[in-house]
Amino acid sequence: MTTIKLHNTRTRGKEVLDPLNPDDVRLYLCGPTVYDRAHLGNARPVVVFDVLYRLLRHVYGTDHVTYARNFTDVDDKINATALARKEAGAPGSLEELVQERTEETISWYLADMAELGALEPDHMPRATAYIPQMIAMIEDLIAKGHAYADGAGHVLFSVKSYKDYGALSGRSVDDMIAGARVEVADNKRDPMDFVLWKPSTDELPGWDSPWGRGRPGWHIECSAMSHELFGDSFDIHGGGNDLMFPHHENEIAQSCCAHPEGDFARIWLHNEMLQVEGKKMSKSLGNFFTVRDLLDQGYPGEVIRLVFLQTHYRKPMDWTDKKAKEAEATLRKWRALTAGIEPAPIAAAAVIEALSDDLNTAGALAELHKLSSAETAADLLASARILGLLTDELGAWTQDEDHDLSHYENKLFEARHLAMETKNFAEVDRLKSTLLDAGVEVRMSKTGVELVPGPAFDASKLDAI
Ligand SMILES: Nc1ncnc2c1ncn2[C@@H]1O[C@H](COP(=O)(O)OP(=O)(O)OP(=O)(O)O)[C@@H](O)[C@H]1O
Ligand SMILES: [Zn+2]
Repeated sequence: MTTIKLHNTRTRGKEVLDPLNPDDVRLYLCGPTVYDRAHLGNARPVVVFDVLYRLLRHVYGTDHVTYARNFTDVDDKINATALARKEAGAPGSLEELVQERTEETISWYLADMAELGALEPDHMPRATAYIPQMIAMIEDLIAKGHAYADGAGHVLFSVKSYKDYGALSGRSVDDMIAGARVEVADNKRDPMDFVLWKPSTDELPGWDSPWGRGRPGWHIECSAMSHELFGDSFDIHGGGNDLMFPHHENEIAQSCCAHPEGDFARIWLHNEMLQVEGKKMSKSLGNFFTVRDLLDQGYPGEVIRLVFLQTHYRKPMDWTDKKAKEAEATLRKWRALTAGIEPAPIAAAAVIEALSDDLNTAGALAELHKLSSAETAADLLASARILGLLTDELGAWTQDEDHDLSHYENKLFEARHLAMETKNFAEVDRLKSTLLDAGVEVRMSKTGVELVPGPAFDASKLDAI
């Protein structure tokens, strides 16, 4: 069997994946807080972990991998969108407006990620469906001396009660306090203590609990949901490296204190950030564009996916138009080569080998380039599909290749006809240069004009004509 090696943040080295149960390899990824459209940065972990999911299914069998990715559907940011709608005169209660917002955001998210070729996880737990499990876990943490209620509706986790706190990121508690905005509050015994449960107003979503009507903190959601689905120990936990602290440190503290007999997650995999001019793309910095923006601008989802895969997941990356153009040309070439061809029965060993080495997607793509000839097209197709490329679902964008350019052919033909008489070729030159700029090859002969769209063809640039 193929050996998969992954970089484990917890041990800071590459490790052989040795599943607890090879008949059921379990992978959990922290999903989005559903208050707005996903930006391109949010899509990076989705594509990275989709490749891992596909690789695991290839190695262990389609029915022997379970992938869970949650939706955080209770949060201040979601409440804020509902409050804003209410103030703008929207009908319905605040709770209804919250639900409306989460439902629409989830449907956008699923549609956008499907366009990037991401398979749907086996489980997509919503936090609001696991409140009893969260309450039970919090009660257990209190009983075991790891958490305390403040008497005013809050429950806090006592960080000092867990000696390994900080082990994931390898930092001391003092360093972490210095590096993060840690809220000092009267109800905390220690500034590092974090919220497990907090009160809610009557209008906003809330649930009855031993501490009054309230709602869970963000971190307990993932601990409770992953435990419900996967038990005390599972194989891989993923997320962006912006979640390492505090979110993942807190998840570990909660889960390991509530279930000390288990390991919680064995391998922690973190993707680096998608950046804009050296800074993390993020909603709070406002330096973002959504996946839907790019799709609407005409970038096919498959092109976006290939751009992601060109950079190793542990390296920061930028989105550039140049990368997109190159990815598009590559995919057009590969799609033309593999059109009407059946994939080979198995993917190329070199591609699987690259992916098994800590998801070396760039290495896998280099192998695909080696396979891009007519003789090896069937291997190219089978291998590209392990990366979620050249699938039937993502192929529609190349089928609109039969662009009807006859209108422009006629226009150029007439302009040339006129220019022959007037000896003024300015209009002909203008048309030709616009066409060339749009990636169209111009073939002119005595009998007519033929326009052929090239790999960098960009129909939007023809609007200038
Ligand atoms: N710029 C980025 N590059 C890569 N991954 C990112 C980036 N920004 C967020 N993520 C990841 O996206 C996933 C969803 O995160 P979450 O819903 O917390 O983000 P958000 O609050 O919408 O975004 P932001 O971080 O912009 O406020 C997480 O796994 C997170 O690590
Ligand atoms: Zn999480």
